[in-house]
Amino acid sequence: MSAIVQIKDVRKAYDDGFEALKGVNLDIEEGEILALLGPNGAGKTTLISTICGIVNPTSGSITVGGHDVVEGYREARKLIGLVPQDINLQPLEFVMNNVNFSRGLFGKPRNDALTEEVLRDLSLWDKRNNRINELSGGMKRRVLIAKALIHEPRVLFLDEPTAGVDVELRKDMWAVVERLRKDGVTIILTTHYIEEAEAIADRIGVINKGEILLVEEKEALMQRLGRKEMRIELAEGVERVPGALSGYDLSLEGNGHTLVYSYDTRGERTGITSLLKDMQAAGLVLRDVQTSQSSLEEIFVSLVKENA
Ligand SMILES: Nc1ncnc2c1ncn2[C@@H]1O[C@H](COP(=O)(O)OP(=O)(O)OP(=O)(O)O)[C@@H](O)[C@H]1O
Repeated sequence: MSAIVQIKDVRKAYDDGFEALKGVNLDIEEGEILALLGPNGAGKTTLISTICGIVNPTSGSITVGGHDVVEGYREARKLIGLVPQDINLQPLEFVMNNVNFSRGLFGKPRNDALTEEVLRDLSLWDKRNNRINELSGGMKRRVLIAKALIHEPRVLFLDEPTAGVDVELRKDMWAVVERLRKDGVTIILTTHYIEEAEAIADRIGVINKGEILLVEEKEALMQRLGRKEMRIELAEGVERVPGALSGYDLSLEGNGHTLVYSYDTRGERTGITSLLKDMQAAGLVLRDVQTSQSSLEEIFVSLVKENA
């Protein structure tokens, strides 16, 4: 199967000389859902903008459905739906007109049945005759999604789709994504939320400082990201981890007063129950317990270090 999006050695230097993309290579397969994770300023929006033909790469090439995004802009752009991070809507336009207009931009005739389906899926049908400036922030975001879908794109880009949106919109959005997935639409989303990537992505790409650090099947990556730590404060300190507990991934901190247990949240069992039992049998008395999960930021730091 050939990739629907092919990115070859793409670099982007902005006018001020800042290099936001430093040689990105990436193939995106038709029908897959790829989540791009990266800290602020990593280059996610720049990468999406180059694929969508909004920003021209300084060098390298990108094709979508075999069309070069610069030379064959119109053909490539027809295949793409983009839900941008910023809300850029005409305040006085009516919702339905505005959505239909977006379809017209791609030379496609109006399709009332599709418009109704898209607006209903996004809970916007009741608002179809309202002006944009009469909508809440979340509803405006829904309109952006409707506008991106109305010309039936084969590749959909969602740039931080759920940053600051409520639970309802999040649920609606996942339902829409699920339906699009069934229709074979390729979806690329950027996000800061691991749970979001975990919920829907097939593959995860990590980008940092303009470079793709890795692209990996979600399952494999989540095994690594899913680690959690339990810190067990002991009533009385110990000099070393007792031999009876050597089967656990334990380390000792705080002058022997804190046992740190690392475990995999995705494993069938965390091992916590048996650890606590074995601790008791070994005569250890606990005073307090805390758990924490490595944040995405921490994961990036470790990935960046690994790649250094
Ligand atoms: N028009 C521009 N001119 C100069 N520099 C820019 C421009 N647009 C973006 N940049 C810089 O390029 C880098 C990447 O920005 P980009 O918006 O692609 O990051 P991002 O990964 O999407 O970040 P965020 O998660 O904060 O949205 C940043 O350092 C940013 O300041």
